[in-house]
Amino acid sequence: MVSNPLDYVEPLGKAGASGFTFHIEASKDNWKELVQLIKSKGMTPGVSLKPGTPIEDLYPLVSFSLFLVGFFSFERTYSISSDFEVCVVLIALIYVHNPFYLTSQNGISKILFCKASHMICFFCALQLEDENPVELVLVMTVEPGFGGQKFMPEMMDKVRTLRKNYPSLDIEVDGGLGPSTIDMAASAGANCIVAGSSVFGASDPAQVISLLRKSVEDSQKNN
Ligand SMILES: O=C(CO)[C@@H](O)[C@H](O)COP(=O)(O)O
Repeated sequence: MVSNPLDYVEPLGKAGASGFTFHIEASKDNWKELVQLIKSKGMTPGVSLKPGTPIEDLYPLVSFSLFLVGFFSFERTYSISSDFEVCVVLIALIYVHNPFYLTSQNGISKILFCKASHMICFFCALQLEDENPVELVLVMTVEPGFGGQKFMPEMMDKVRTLRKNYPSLDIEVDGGLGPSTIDMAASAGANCIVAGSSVFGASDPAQVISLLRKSVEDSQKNN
């Protein structure tokens, strides 16, 4: 974790990095600028959160797919059709998904423009989807700092919630991952695994990596 991620985007981009993950705790005030810069340097942005940080803090940064799924299933189930009904449902779903949009100038203008034929709603949703800033969330399963710490199983609630709400999001876990903990992370929905000690301290690192990979693949098949 670094406290000034903005300073590292340019050098890492120049060095050839394909992705750049920053901590939300260090970027609360400038994450939009950071994401734009990361993208402009050809890297994929990701956001990380420490064990004590609630996942609600990163909702403004993740995909709008929950909103899309929610809106269209509600629309089908309750046969909503009038402009007014569509607007109410749209605003409610946006509020549930991400209250940030209702308080930001940007969000309000989008909702006002969403004057409610289904086509326009769909267009707005696509616009919002366009703003989808990050495609990867890193859930820290230890306090950032050093390798060899104990995996925190209680972080799996965050992984489960994210996976339920964002089926196609890359969810990474980092800290204390190895043969004895991988099944917890994989079954909760993590699909990117960072492992230090368990791999580098093993007599056969390749075997450990295969085992970690297999656990993730098996969980994906079962879900
Ligand atoms: O950087 C960090 C923690 O700050 C992690 O990436 C750990 O280094 C992972 O190591 P293990 O927990 O797998 O040993």
